[in-house]
Amino acid sequence: MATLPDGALMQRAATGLATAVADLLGGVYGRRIVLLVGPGDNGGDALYAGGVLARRGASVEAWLLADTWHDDALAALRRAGGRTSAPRPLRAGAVDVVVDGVFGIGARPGLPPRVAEAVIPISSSIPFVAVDVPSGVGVDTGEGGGMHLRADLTVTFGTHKIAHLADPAAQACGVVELVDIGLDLPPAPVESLGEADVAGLLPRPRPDDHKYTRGVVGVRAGSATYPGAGLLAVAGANTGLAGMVRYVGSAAETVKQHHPEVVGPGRVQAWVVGPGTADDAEQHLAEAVADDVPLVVDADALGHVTAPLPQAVLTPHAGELAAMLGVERKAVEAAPLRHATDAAARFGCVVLLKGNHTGIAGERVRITTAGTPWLATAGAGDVLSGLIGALLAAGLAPFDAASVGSWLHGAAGTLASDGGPITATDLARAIPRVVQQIAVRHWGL
Ligand SMILES: NC(=O)C1=CN([C@@H]2O[C@H](COP(=O)(O)OP(=O)(O)OC[C@H]3O[C@@H](n4cnc5c(N)ncnc54)[C@H](O)[C@@H]3O)[C@@H](O)[C@H]2O)[C@@H](O)CC1
Ligand SMILES: Nc1ncnc2c1ncn2[C@@H]1O[C@H](COP(=O)(O)OP(=O)(O)O)[C@@H](O)[C@H]1O
Repeated sequence: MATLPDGALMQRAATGLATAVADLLGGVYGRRIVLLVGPGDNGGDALYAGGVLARRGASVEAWLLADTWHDDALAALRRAGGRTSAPRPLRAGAVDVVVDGVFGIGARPGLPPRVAEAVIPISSSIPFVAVDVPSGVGVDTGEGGGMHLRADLTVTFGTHKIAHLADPAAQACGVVELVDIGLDLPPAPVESLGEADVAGLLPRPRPDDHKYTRGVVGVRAGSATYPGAGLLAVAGANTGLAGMVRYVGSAAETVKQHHPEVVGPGRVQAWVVGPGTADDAEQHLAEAVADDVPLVVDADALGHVTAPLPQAVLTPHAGELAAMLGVERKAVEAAPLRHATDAAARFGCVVLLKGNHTGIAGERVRITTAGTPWLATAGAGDVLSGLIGALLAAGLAPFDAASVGSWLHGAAGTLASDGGPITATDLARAIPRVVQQIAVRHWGL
């Protein structure tokens, strides 16, 4: 890298950006492109890319939205036939694409008034392409902060940034395209598992295994009010990833009718405690903790966690985490990663905060991007807690069990949905199929 001539990385980034814009537009000649240009390298990338596109016959105008800009890049745009112009309202169809090169990875969250005034009168139906990140989002936190732009496509370089993975910023990025420009990168502060990572972590049955060596998971869930939550937590646990499932609770008869494989109380390697347990939650939690095995704590049991639980995975949604931390739900939703990390430190364990992109805070931070908004359906979280419990029983460490479980859950939701609505029961049924696909693709079975 040190041997690259000055500006070579920027040229590579600009070429990648121009290619992505051309792909989005389905062509370049005659297309009308507006560049929103800020003071730094992000604006430089946009200007150089604009030059590439202008040379291929696009009409490119740059709106200079700061008092300074990248001089060489602007000169390159002008040489290629591009021009500068003053911001103006843009109705639908007035231009083909707007490229957001206002702020990049070094910027603070929020937008100055001059940028906001230029962007507000642009029709929301004009596609936006962001350079590195939509301007204004919290690059290193994923937080929405104040005002920020939204993109249909975000083109980033070298590696994903936290804003591409963590909500709410991730939701402002649209589709994220990664362009390799030959950067020498430090280890990522946040990870996101892919299918191959999950294949490497998932426990595989060995020829000499029997049901007890594969791990027994116990489920304490359901009540007279919510027998269904007990059934669904069992459905997530009873997907073949552990050797056996035990159930303890007041829905035992219903559970046995639906899941004849499931047995009653006894020794377990991991507990799942909480879904639908209502008034029994505190006692169930105390009994599970007394067993001194790893455990998943969900739903009603979360309100009874008062001391650190080092072997636990806590699986709150934003409302439950807000209640645990004594803050407003909106505060958690605006900064999910920060609150999950705070809770992990406070309770001395892994905290998985459910949402569109689920964040897992423990020894490191992982974000699950697998899934579909069709998962926002009653009982989907109950299935997740059972699934993570099975992975704990099968021997995964809490951080891996939470992140692998979350990935499988998202992939099963996507598979079951196939673009349409699903129930939590459909979701649980799809989990073995996702594992089977992984086995075929990655284990050669
Ligand atoms: N079939 C069943 O028997 C089901 C039973 N369930 C049980 O129903 C009980 C109540 O669960 P709830 O999750 O509704 O909790 P609550 O009704 O206690 O909700 C707590 C707070 O969180 C907010 N909130 C609810 N869902 C949220 C979400 N997904 N994201 C962000 N904020 C959210 C609510 O506005 C509320 O302020 C639990 O015992 C749960 O396990 C649910 O799991 C759904 C299915
Ligand atoms: N908009 C969304 N996009 C993707 N996944 C979602 C979305 N909303 C919720 N989910 C997922 O669905 C599940 C819902 O769990 P939870 O809120 O506990 O519901 P319940 O208590 O009804 O089971 C979680 O795994 C969460 O990550």
